[in-house]
Amino acid sequence: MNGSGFAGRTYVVTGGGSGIGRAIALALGAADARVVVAGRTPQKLEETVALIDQEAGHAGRALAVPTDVRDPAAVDALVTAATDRFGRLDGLVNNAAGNFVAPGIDISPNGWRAVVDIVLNGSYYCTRAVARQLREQGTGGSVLSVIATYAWHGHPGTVHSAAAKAGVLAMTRTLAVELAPLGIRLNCVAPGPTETAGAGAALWATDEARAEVLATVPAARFADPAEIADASLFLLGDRASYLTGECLTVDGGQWLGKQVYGRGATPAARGRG
Ligand SMILES: CCC/C=C/C(=O)SCCNC(=O)CCNC(=O)[C@H](O)C(C)(C)COP(=O)([O-])OP(=O)([O-])OC[C@H]1O[C@@H](n2cnc3c(N)ncnc32)[C@H](O)[C@@H]1OP(=O)([O-])[O-]
Ligand SMILES: NC(=O)C1=CN([C@@H]2O[C@H](COP(=O)(O)OP(=O)(O)OC[C@H]3O[C@@H](n4cnc5c(N)ncnc54)[C@H](OP(=O)(O)O)[C@@H]3O)[C@@H](O)[C@H]2O)C=CC1
Repeated sequence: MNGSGFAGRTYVVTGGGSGIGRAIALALGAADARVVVAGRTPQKLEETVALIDQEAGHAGRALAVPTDVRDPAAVDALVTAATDRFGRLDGLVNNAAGNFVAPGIDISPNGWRAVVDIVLNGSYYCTRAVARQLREQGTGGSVLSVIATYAWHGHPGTVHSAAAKAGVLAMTRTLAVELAPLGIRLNCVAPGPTETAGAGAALWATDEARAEVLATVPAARFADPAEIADASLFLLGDRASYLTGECLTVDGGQWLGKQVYGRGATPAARGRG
C-alpha cells in the first residue's frame, strides 16, 4: 500500500482489538499509518498494537487507549490521548458494536440501551470528538462507520442493532453534508457475514445457525475480515476523495439475493455451496 497516502497519518479505530476492527487497524498499520485502537479490553488492544509493531519492525506506530464508547467523556479523552501521542488526527473508524439475537418484543429496555448506546450513541460521540479535532486542525479528514445491510432491509431478531445501524447511516449522510465544507468525508461500509469470533458468538453460535447464514450468501462463503479492511481503506483514503455520504456493501451478494419465493435461490441454499 505504499504511495496510498496513509503514510504518517493517524486514525482512531474503535473495537480495534478484535475481528474486523483489528483487520482494519492492521491494514492501516501496513499502509504506514499510525493507529490508535480503542475498546473496553486492554489486553485485546495491546495484542493489536503488538501485531502492528511486529509488521512495522519497530515499536511506536500504534497506541492502545482503553475506552468505552458509550461514555462521551472517555471518548473526548481518547481523542486527547491520540493527539498528545501523534500530534494530529486524520480520521476515525466507527467499528465498535454489540449485538445479540432476541425477539424484539422480548428485549428489555437495558438490552435495547446496551446495543443502541454502543452502536449509535458511541459512533456519534466518536464522530463528534474527532470532527471537532479536525476542525481545530483545519486539515479535513475521513470518517468510516461499519454498519450492516439490515440498516435498510431490517432483520428479525436484531431490531436494536438494525435500528442503531440505520441511525449511523442517517448520521453519516447528514454530517457528510454539514462537514463537507471542512474537508471531512463520511462513509459507511456494510459487511456481509464475516468470519469473526464476536459475530460467531453473538449471531451464529451453533453449526446449524452457521449453515443457515451461509445458505443466504450467493457467494457461498463468509467474508474474511481482510476483505472488509480492503474496502474500508479505499473509503478512508485519498482514492475516494470525492466520495462522501455513501455506503459500500461488501456482502457476497447476500442482501440482493434475498428470497421472495419458495425454493432456495442461492447455490448454497440448493446444496451446491
Ligand atoms: C449481519 C450482522 C451485522 C452485525 C453484526 C455484529 O454486530 S457482530 C458484533 C458482535 N460483537 C459483540 O456483540 C461484542 C460485544 N457485545 C457485548 O458487549 C454484549 O453482547 C452486549 C451488547 C449485551 C453489551 O454488554 P454489556 O456488558 O454492556 O451489558 P450486559 O451484559 O449487562 O447486558 C445488558 C442487557 O442486555 C441483555 N442481554 C444481553 N444478551 C442478551 C440476549 N442474548 N438476549 C436477551 N437479552 C440480552 C442483558 O440481559 C441486559 O439487560 P437486563 O437483564 O439488565 O435487562
Ligand atoms: N462479523 C460480521 O458478520 C459483521 C459485522 N459487522 C460489524 O462489524 C463490526 C465489527 O464486528 P466484528 O469484528 O464481527 O465483532 P467483534 O465482536 O470482534 O467486534 C466488536 C468490537 O467492539 C468492541 N466494543 C464493544 N462494545 C464496546 C464499547 N462499549 N466500547 C468500545 N468498544 C466496544 C469490542 O471490544 P471490547 O468487547 O473489548 O470492548 C470488539 O472489539 C461491528 O460494527 C459489527 O456490527 C457488520 C456486519 C456483519
